[in-house]
Amino acid sequence: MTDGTFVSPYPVEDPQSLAELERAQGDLARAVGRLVDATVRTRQERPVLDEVTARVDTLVERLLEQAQEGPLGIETSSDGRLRDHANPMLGMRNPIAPPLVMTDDEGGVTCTFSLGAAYEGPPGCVHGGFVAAVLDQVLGTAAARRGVPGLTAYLNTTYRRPTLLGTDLVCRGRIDRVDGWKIFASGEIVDPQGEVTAEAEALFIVPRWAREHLGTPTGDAGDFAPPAGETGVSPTP
Ligand SMILES: CCCCCCCCCCCC(=O)SCCNC(=O)CCNC(=O)[C@H](O)C(C)(C)COP(=O)(O)OP(=O)(O)OC[C@H]1O[C@@H](n2cnc3c(N)ncnc32)[C@H](O)[C@@H]1OP(=O)(O)O
Repeated sequence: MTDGTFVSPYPVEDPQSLAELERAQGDLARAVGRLVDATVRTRQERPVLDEVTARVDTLVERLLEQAQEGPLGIETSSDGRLRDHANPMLGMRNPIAPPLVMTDDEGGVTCTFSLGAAYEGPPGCVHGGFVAAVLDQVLGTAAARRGVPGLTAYLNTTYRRPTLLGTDLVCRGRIDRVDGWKIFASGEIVDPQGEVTAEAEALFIVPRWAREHLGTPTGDAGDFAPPAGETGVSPTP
């Protein structure tokens, strides 16, 4: 969804304990992210691969001793803001999240990022699906920063040149136009030479179920006046 753009309507009982848990969850995700990268790149032989596989299987069982049945949805973080920790682009708990870290700028957001071997499409290049996913997330975050958390209705991506793995890339997203619950956004990914590798135009729409639950946007910070009788945002449709 967003990287903490929205204030949660639910109070946090023990923010300090939750912050410590979040730190541990983030550490695990980073460690597993290194495991994913190492799994892709290792040239170890069969005995070592068999040994590591057995150890990973044991660790998986340990984690699943206490695990949620289904997906995480949207949760309240220790800082009292809503986050989707499983988001594959920026989720703190997701090992494959690059992660994308957004900075506000005039009219939108900017994100610097770099993708490694696990994201390879054409040799040495970022897979086109991940290029689109980065644009989707950055443009979607720009829309959310406007105070309106929309779902992608369309994302028209143009691939201008290869987006290289292992390079420092910048993705910018901005709002071009807002029409009621529809937010039109555009953005691009730029390589270290300043060349645009891919660009996109997107429409984000606040879905009907969210319009009812969110109530009325009260400002650009993503604060909402809930409708009468509502206590907050439903985590799932
Ligand atoms: C707490 C929040 C969490 C929010 C959580 C945010 C998570 C963001 C995650 C990153 C982004 C994603 O990956 S999002 C995941 C990928 N996207 C999705 O799964 C979306 C799937 N599609 C949908 O759910 C739906 O089609 C919506 C929400 C896009 C629209 O449905 P709706 O809510 O019923 O809206 P509806 O009344 O039909 O349409 C509203 C207006 O938009 C127009 N419209 C509808 N679709 C289109 C379209 N494709 N192209 C042009 N225009 C369109 C209609 O003509 C209408 O215009 P008018 O008559 O008013 O003029």
